[in-house]
Amino acid sequence: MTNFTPAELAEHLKGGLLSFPATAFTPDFEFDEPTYRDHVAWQARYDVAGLFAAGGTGEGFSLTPEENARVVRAAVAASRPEVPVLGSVGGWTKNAVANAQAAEAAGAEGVLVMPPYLTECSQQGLIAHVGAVAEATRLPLIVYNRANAVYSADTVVTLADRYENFIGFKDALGNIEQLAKVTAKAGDRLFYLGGLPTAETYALPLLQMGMSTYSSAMFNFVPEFALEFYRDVRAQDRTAVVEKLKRFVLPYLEIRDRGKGFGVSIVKGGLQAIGRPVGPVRPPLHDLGAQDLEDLKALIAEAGVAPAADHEKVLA
Ligand SMILES: O=C([O-])C(=O)C[C@H](O)[C@@H](O)C(=O)[O-]
Repeated sequence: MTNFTPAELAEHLKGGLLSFPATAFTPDFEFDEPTYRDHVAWQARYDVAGLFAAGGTGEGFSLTPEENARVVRAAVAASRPEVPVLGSVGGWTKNAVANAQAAEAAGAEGVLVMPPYLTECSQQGLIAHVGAVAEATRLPLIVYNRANAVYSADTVVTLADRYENFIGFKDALGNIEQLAKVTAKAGDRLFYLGGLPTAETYALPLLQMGMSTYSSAMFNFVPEFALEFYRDVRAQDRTAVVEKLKRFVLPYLEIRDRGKGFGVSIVKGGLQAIGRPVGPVRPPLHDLGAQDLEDLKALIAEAGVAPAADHEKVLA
């Protein structure tokens, strides 16, 4: 039983920042449920509009279908009613359908459709893939425009016309021409969210493209800073946004760009830095090196962005 209709969920999500919690693993890479629940409960205490379990930052691509369902169940149990949980569906169509049905059974309010697998996808194939998920669940769904899943404006409109539970378009390509076409053609029928790596970097310009919100990976470990940043973006306070970009986001990108896949690893590094470790990333990702972690700790301290209650631990 969901609490939100598709339209209500879209309205709710587009009005606030979106959290993509990291998935906790033990040192031998098993799902660490108690630590994950604790992390999700902490994230949900803040004023976020929604929580996407097993997303990209949550290493959903590394989870078995059983683990994916367990992660979503744990997130639903640890969140609060005001912060709806959405699951992530990925891989081949049968797998994506199974993920969606498991998310529904777990009490999620919606799902994010991740790009499928290795091969590139035709528009016809994407319509069939998303259509199969939309028909297999009553949950509202959002498509993730990224990697091998690039949705043309016509495909987006076709899906929106066919499936009432298709509610949102998340973008990680930043192709302005594509976004202009999608947002102009689909209009208010959908809501739009930014999902480029370290989405804060692009948040202000993408607001102009109709993206009222975005997925914040850094919200995992600097939630107060991420929320202030979001408020500045929504207020279109360019001076405040640029100040925050210079103080924290741009130096953070410099550390993130030292390694492939560090967009996820740096989030787990950040959690370690603030004294809330959630374990390692799963291979083929790898964790930050010792120097990277030291530099991140120093940056968090110098920029004054550590969460209030954990400030002393960062400075120690
Ligand atoms: O699935 C995900 O974790 C993402 O959407 C990617 C990140 O959250 C991205 O937006 C970021 O790094 O801020």
